[in-house]
Order: sequence, then structure tokens, then C-alpha cells
Amino acid sequence: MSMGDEVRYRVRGGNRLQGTVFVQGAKNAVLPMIGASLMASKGRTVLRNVPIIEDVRRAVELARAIGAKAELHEAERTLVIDASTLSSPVLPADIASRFRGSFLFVPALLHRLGEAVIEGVGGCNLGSRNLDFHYNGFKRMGATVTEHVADNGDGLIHIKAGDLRGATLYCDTPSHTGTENLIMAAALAQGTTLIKNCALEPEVLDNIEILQRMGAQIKGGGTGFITVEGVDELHAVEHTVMPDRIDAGVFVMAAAITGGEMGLVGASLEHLGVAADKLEQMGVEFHQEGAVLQVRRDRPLRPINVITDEYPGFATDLQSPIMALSCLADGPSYIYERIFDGRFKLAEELTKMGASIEVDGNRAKVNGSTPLRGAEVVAHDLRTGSALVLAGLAASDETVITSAYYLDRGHAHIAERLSMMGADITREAA
Ligand SMILES: CC(=O)N[C@H]1[C@@H](OP(=O)(O)OP(=O)(O)OC[C@H]2O[C@@H](n3ccc(=O)[nH]c3=O)[C@H](O)[C@@H]2O)O[C@H](CO)[C@@H](O)[C@@H]1O
Ligand SMILES: C=C(OP(=O)(O)O)C(=O)O
Repeated sequence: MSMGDEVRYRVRGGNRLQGTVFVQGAKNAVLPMIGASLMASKGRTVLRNVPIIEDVRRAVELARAIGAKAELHEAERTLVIDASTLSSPVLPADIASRFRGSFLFVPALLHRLGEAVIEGVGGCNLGSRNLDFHYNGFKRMGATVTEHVADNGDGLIHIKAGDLRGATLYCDTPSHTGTENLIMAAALAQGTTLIKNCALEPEVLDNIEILQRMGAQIKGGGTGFITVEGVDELHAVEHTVMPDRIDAGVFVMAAAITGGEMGLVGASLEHLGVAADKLEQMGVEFHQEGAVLQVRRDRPLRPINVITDEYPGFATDLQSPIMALSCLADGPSYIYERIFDGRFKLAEELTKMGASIEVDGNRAKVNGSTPLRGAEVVAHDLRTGSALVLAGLAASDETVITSAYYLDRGHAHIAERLSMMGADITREAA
């Protein structure tokens, strides 16, 4: 990722955070919604509460690259998409390989143009990230999937839709984007589709909601079995993106790691799933007051045992942040990463800051409590980035986080939002 090293964050730790913060719209909800909006052959889709993050900027570029009109009104946090002019089935590598959500454009291309050409798929490098559940599902519905080598030697994948027909589909494990892509493929297919072992994440449900408002016939959202009755067309609608539970979780932990107190506007305790219970066990107090989640931590941090799992289990995207927090807990914490097989690169960065962490495959033991000190550290991926910001907030001296484009992929205005609560953090872009 070439832009990676150009962005840096500098954090000077030690300040207790206090105040009110606005939780952004959810990255993992808006990306499939942009994919859904491309399925409407006429009209303009209006998405509200859109997070102003790099992944959304890439999605806008990609929508334009395939012929749609897309305007991101940053001050209004509103995205307007007119997909009536969709014209190219090619997802070009220079944009598509910079974010994972690019693959959520595939169902729209299959339905609208009869084919999709995938030159690259991005996303954080977290070990192996396969797409077989998606490809197998598309094939069961009648698509053909072939791999080619382009003239420049790079591999590309060509999916030809034919007439997509309803079928019985499944995910081997409840894949988040897999469930979304199969629902979108089924929404405009002929006949009925049953999808087994579906993901239950709130973002999947928010995406089902927009699709239903567009005219899709979907039943069973929030259960392991989803049935989709294909319809002939979907129409453009207006929809407000749900709040980002991972962004909320990071701010809860910013309050926790600094011994602070915060009101999070838009955060939902329910959406935090087991993460809320784990943070409570560590010593965080929560009070949901309508749309505001009040949090504080004024007792010593206790160690924790975390097992990442699909929703409502402990979200893997909060695993790195809680690893940073557990460095300051009073005793050993145990973390078992079950979703991705390469999501512990953070450990070596935290070690540079004085942490003591033993990694063994997908398990890590964090030997707390060790005082953290500022260092120059690398954001290997988005959540490593947010975890290092947290560590920096609690560390002595200055922490410099390089390769921080990743952080901007998923968090909007993070330096400004933390500064408003008393943090000393600045963003530098070369
Ligand atoms: C844009 C988006 O929404 N990203 C989220 C989404 O990623 P994403 O949708 O890519 O994650 P999945 O739920 O698909 O992946 C979970 C696991 O299933 C495996 N798998 C997945 C699909 C497949 O076809 N074959 C296969 O083997 C993956 O390698 C991984 O080990 O869910 C992840 C897990 O909650 C989050 O960390 C990401 O932030
Ligand atoms: C892994 C993540 O995102 P993506 O799937 O977009 O790479 C993430 O949000 O932490």
C-alpha cells in the first residue's frame, strides 16, 4: 500500500480523557450498502451518517471507475449514488486492491452487466482471507468463475453470471461479507435462495434493511438461515448508516486506558456483544442513557481472557485494541484469536513500547502490568493502528505511529475526536 508510510500519528501520553464523542457511521455497514446501491438501475441512493474514512473514498473512486455517479458530501456525511450509468465490469487493481469492501461490488456487476472482472481484492493482511464461500455460492447460482493471467503477469478473476438462479447456498463459517454478497446475488436472481450458516453481525442486518427497502424479499436476518425470494428490480432509497461498534469499542478503551470518563453518542451496549462484558470484567463501568453510552474507569484494570468469535462473540476487530489495554492490567491476560490466523503483529510493536507478550500460534499471553513508554511503531493493519493509539495515550513520552494510512481506512477524524477529550495527538501526512 504505497500511501502507507506517508501518514503518521504522534501521541504524547498521560492525559486522562474526558468528554463527549460522536461515534462514526459503520465502515462495515456502509461498504455493502454502496454495493447494494449499485444494484438500482435508476434513481439516486442517498446514504446518511457515512463515515469520512479512506475506505469510503476508495469505494467512491471504484464506483466511478465502473461508470456510476457518486458524490461524497463530506460536511453532510452524505453519499449520493446514481448507478443508472454503470458501464464497466472491471474492478481495477489500483483501487480495488486497497480495500476489502471492493468485493461487495461483485453482485451488482453480475446483475447489471452480466459479469465481473476482479483484478485485485484488498483489505488488511490478517493471514489467509479466502473468498471460496462467495465463489462457490455464485457458482451454485449458475455463474462461472475462471482465473486468467493478464498481459502484465498479474492474476485476475472473471465471473460470468449467465442467468443467476436461486439455489441452496452455505458458508462453512458465518462469513460477514460472504453472507452480504450471497444475499445481494440472490436478491435479483430468479426464484428462491436459502443461505445456511449466515453471519449475525448488526452490519449484516443493517444491509438487509436497506435491501428490503429497495424492494428485496429477504427473511431470516439475524438467524443462521436466510431465505431470499428474487425480484425483478431494486429501486434507489435513502438510508442512515448504523453507528460503528468497533469505533465505539476503541473509544470505550480510550476512556479505560487513561482512567477517564466519556459519553459516546450513538454507541450501543448491545452491539458491543461480549466485548462489553469483558470490558466490565476489566473494570469499566457502563451506563446506557438512551442514545448515549456513558463509560468510565476509576479502579485498577483487571486481567482478562478473550476468545474472538462471530457476533455476538468478542469481535476480532477489537482484539488488537484489547491487547493494548491488557498490557496495563494487573496480571496475565490470555487472548485466543479464532477468526484470523495472522492477527498478532501488534505484539512486536507493543513490545517496543515495553510490553511483555508471548505469542504461540493463535494464542497470546500478555504479562501485565508493564508500564508503556513511547516508541516509533508500525501500524501493520487498521486495528493495529487503533491499538497503538490507545497504547500511546497511556505511554510516557511520545509515540510515533507510521504506516498509518491503515488507521485512516477505518476511523474518521480520530485525532480531532480524541483531542477534544484532552488527548495530545496529531496527524501528519507527507
Ligand atoms: C469489510 C468487512 O465487513 N470486513 C469485516 C469482515 O471481513 P470478512 O467478511 O472478510 O471476514 P469473514 O467473516 O468473511 O472471514 C472470517 C473467516 O472466514 C474465512 N473465510 C471467509 C470467506 C470465505 O469465502 N472463505 C473463508 O475461509 C476467512 O479467511 C476468515 O478466517 O468480517 C471480519 C470478521 O468479523 C472483520 O474483521 C472485518 O472487519
Ligand atoms: C479487517 C478489517 O477490515 P477489512 O475487512 O476491510 O480489511 C477491519 O475492519 O479491521
